[in-house]
Amino acid sequence: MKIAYVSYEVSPFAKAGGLADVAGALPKYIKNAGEDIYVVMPFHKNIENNFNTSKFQLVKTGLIPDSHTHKSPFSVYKSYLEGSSVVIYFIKTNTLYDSKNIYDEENIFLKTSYFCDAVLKTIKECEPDTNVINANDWHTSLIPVYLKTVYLQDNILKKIATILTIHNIGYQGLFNPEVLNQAGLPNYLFNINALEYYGKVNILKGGILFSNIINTVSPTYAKEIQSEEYGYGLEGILKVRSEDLFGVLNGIDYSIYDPIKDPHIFYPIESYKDKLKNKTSLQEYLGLVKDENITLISFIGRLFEQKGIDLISKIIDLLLLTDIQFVLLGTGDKKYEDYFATLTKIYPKKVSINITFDVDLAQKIYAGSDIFLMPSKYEPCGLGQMYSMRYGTVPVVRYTGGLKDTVSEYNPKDKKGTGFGFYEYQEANLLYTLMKAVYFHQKRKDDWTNIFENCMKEDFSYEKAAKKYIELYKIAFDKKRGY
Ligand SMILES: Nc1ncnc2c1ncn2[C@@H]1O[C@H](COP(=O)(O)OP(=O)(O)O[C@H]2O[C@H](CO)[C@@H](O)[C@H](O)[C@H]2O)[C@@H](O)[C@H]1O
Repeated sequence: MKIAYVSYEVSPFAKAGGLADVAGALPKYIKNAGEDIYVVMPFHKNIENNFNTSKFQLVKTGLIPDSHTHKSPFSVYKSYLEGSSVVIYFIKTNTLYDSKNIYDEENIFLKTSYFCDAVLKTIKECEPDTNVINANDWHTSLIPVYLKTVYLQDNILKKIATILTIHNIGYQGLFNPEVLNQAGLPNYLFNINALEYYGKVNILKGGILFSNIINTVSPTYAKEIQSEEYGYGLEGILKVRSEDLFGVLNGIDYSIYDPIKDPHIFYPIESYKDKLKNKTSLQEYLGLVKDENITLISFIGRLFEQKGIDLISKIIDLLLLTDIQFVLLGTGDKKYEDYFATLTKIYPKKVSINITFDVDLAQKIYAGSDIFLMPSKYEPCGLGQMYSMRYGTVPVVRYTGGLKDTVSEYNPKDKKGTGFGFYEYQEANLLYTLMKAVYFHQKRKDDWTNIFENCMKEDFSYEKAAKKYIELYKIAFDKKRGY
């Protein structure tokens, strides 16, 4: 089978969040498991600024998408995913993909729809024996829509099966109906049984309805999104498609997130002692009081309510009355960026607020913290808690989505469990759970080293996920052929 893995962001070339990590890792493990897979992404301007693109090979030039009304030509460049033989194609046009923030809202429909049609043209020109396309999130959700409408009779494209992976249902791509014409798609799609959604066009809805199968990034989230609380309005159609909806837990790339070899962290971590060396180095690096007994609590992520940042903002002053330090790395909602920035002035030696995107610092924080905080309102999978555990940092989470599937409550009786968590989305629950974790860290050292060891023993490698994706590709392929 030949698979095209299509993503708007792929690490390390362009990363805004967790999707990039998955797109930069999963295909490598699928290839290692014996399947033929390549990746396609836009040639974002940032890539030119940050990578030596003169080594990319120009494969095709002067191509024009067949259906889209934006008739600007594009070129296809080829390179490889980091440390692998997995081919990645970059779609480059001089008229698009030049914003600093790749998800900048200006012209986002034009950019994403053009990309979807250009991917299909690229497949026809460069990889005509492709069997399955794995689209990801709303930005690539028009691919199955194009295939089941304008390319239904295309000799090459008509045989391709599709799977849509939902990494976050909170983002759906809502636009005015006129965009269908712009994309070169038929107007009849503006229909409640297709892309119409309360007077708008909903791109993710199209992806869900027109793909052969759908999956999301944890088994719990696959169930949750069929409920009103988590479905963001799409629970109804997901229920209709529940037989074709699967949940596959993400992994993490063990070749990059390696506590022994990671070049970003201060010391390799093999024992709890090594962990403490990373902690005190991090304290020094961030200008905090250097003391291994103070509990260092960290948060890394997008500063949006999905991540529970409102709950954290409600309890942080109380928490800071205790013997803890708080480190935050993130960007997002200006309201929260400003709020957390004020804490630095009030508690200069106790908090370190970093409103920036910094992969190197993220690694140092994962390795140097005692507790990693992830009290998400919803969490499709979550990677931060898995990275933390890999470096022996204990997660404190809300048990939802992938957090529920990856963190287990520590039980001092049988010494099992990897963290602490709560269910109801309330600040009192977060504060209580955090205080419990701080208590264990400060007063029950033996238990704490047990949790540290339990975390480090967890297996979140991608091999398991890769096998499951291959099974899904086969299911999609069989469905397409009518089996
Ligand atoms: N300021 C910053 N500086 C440096 N690095 C930063 C950073 N802010 C975030 N990151 C990094 O971005 C990634 C975030 O991944 P997550 O899975 O936790 O969340 P995200 O919501 O983006 O992903 C969505 O897709 C993924 C992948 O499927 C799902 O796990 C998740 O639940 C879903 O919401 C991590 O690698 C983190 O270290």
